[in-house]
Amino acid sequence: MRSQVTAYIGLGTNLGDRLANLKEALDRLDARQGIEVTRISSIYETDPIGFADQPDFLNMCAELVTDLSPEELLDALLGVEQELFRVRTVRWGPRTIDLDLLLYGEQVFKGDQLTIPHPRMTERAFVLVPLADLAPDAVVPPTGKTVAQLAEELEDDGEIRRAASQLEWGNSREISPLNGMIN
Ligand SMILES: Nc1ncnc2c1ncn2[C@@H]1O[C@H](COP(=O)(O)OP(=O)(O)OP(=O)(O)O)[C@@H](O)[C@H]1O
Ligand SMILES: Nc1nc2c(c(=O)[nH]1)N=C(CO)CN2
Repeated sequence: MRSQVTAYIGLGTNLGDRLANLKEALDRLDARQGIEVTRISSIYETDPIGFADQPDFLNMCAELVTDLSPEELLDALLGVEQELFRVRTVRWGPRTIDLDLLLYGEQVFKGDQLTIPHPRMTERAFVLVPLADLAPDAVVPPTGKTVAQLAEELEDDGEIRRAASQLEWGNSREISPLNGMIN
């Protein structure tokens, strides 16, 4: 019997129907053997970081419970990216969906294809702000600091604002536009 681990992922999208991309990615992850999406953050509109000349992103984070290994979980993330027709053109360029493995329990992992915690998560408001919705007290190795502390300390140069529409997760799983739809 494999042990279950709580993991956190970051989701980002700035191409196509962004809200639908997020919902589709969550549905497909949740449908995969060995993965249950247990909680999701609010959705945030964010300025593109690192490659300014592209559309704004929608970013969010999700909590998973999984019995997959870190590498198996990464393969599942990359598989869902492919299913949503992610095309890798310019690094850090526009994409239908980007799924990053942020935390896998409290494990530190360094492999050829995978580094956990995600190596750039501590410098990104578009990761730390939604992650703080879910796990403000999670400690991010090797900083020894919590997600909330890291978010607080961040000098991120990107604008981040809570989006108008949110996804409901659980038995409803519907998009609930609070005021007008974004896509
Ligand atoms: N924690 C991780 N989560 C996701 N991918 C990772 C992780 N660590 C290493 N990778 C590797 O990064 C590769 C490139 O990822 P990708 O092209 O999506 O980069 P990006 O998301 O655009 O940039 P960034 O990695 O800065 O977020 C993936 O194919 C994967 O092998
Ligand atoms: N706002 C925002 N900027 C980014 C994002 C992202 O998800 N959101 N992802 C990147 C590469 O992973 C690079 N820049």
